[in-house]
Amino acid sequence: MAAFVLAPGPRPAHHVPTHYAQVPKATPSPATAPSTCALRAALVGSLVATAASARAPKKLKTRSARASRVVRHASTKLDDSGAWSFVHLKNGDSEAKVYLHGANVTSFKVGGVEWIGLRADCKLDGSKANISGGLPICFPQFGPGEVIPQHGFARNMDWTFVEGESSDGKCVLELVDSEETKKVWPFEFRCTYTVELTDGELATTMKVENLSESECTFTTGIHSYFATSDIDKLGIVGKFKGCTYEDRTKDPPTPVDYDKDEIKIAEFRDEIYKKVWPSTVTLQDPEKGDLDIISDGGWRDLVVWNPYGDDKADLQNVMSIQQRQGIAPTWMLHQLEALESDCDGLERRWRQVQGQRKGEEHRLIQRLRSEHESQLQELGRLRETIKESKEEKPSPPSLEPLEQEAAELRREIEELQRRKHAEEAHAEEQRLALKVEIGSLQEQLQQTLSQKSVMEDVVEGLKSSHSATADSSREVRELQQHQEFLEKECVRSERRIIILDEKIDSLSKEALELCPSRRL
Ligand SMILES: O=P(O)(O)OC[C@H]1O[C@@H](O)[C@H](O)[C@@H](O)[C@@H]1O
Repeated sequence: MAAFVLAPGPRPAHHVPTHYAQVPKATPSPATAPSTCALRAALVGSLVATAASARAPKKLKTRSARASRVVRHASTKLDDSGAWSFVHLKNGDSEAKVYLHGANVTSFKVGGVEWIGLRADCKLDGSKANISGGLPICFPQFGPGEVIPQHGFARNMDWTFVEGESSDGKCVLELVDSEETKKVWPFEFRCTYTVELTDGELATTMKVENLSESECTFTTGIHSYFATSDIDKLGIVGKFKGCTYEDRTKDPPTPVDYDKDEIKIAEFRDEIYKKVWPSTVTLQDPEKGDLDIISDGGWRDLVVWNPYGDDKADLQNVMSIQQRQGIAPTWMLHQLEALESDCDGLERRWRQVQGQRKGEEHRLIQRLRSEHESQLQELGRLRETIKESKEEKPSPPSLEPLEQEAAELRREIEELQRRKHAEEAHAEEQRLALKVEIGSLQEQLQQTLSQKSVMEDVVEGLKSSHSATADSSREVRELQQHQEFLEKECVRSERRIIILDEKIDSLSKEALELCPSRRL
């Protein structure tokens, strides 16, 4: 693939026009000027548009016809009343508008007939990054990319109106590198876009100068939108037969040889006709007439893009024929070469790894097979063992530990029973002893009570004889003392009986707890 390369260094604008194939580094940079009428497109070259009114002859704008034309009432005026300024060009009954934003030609009218189309989603109030329609300049990249925006940054930027207002119906716009452009494209450059209106013709010339120290590469295109009266009836005629054609709506867009010299649009189209330019392509509009698009330098491929029936783009009567220099930039090529070389390396490595993998797979399979074999053998052995063990009688479990434990328990129970009996016997003994003691005390009490009664009788007798004799008083006192002594004895005995009763009760309870079945 050839690269579109510009050698470094600024070049004077008056250099000879060159078509934009590969430019050797040492050769002077080209500067182009429209050499004929009609649209002339070239990278570092020119694009000249020729319009024909409905009444004009079908094939028009020959070199001689243009040469004989007289320029009348030409003017170049800046209109900066809106959000985006534009230059209004006038020449005879032709007029054009060139917006500084994107250096975009948004209108080319001949005798009031408009040839340039704007999309329905086009905004001219600064609310969109670029103008959807007109003749947008795609630079420094035509297609989508990861760093540079889709169709490049040139259409999103304000260009400088360098030559100012005049009376020649021509304007020159310029775009140079800035911090912003260098963020996505590292080169210093100057783009000069010249738009010249003659009566019935629009010529645009785009020139790119590389101001960098190093070689720069780029791709570019003019994403031209044309207004038609009826897209279904439009004929696009040119030398297409035999060119390589790619339908980009197909995946993959397989290249084929195109077999006609006419293109009709009746459905969504996104297609490339390779190496059509430089040549002339004519739009044949049954109502408006013919428009010759003449590209005599630099541009290479023709792209037809029309989202037929797409309401959003509303391109029913606006179609895009683009001139592009669709060549991969050299840095991309270098990357591709590097990638291809990486690919070769990777393929070699892949084959090597595949070989290793197969060897390892083979070894692994062998190992797994042998492991499988030994596992099967082991399984067989285990099955045999299980079978054999199922056939054997199970040996009775040993009862010895249980028996020992039971004997121990029995001994403990016997000891407890022995102690219990001893306790019961002791309690019984005590109970009997106490019973005896109580009986004895009761007897003593009875005796004491009867003695007391006797003594009371005596006291009574003595009392009655008290007055009889004084001696008897002493006797009475002694008897009284004895009586008091007996009373005290009585009280002590009673207390003792109470204590013994309580003790008996307590022993009876203890005995009952030790032997509940037995009652005292
Ligand atoms: O809306 P944009 O960025 O101006 O692009 C219009 C169209 O331009 C075409 O060239 C592309 O193939 C389309 O994908 C794209 O939608």
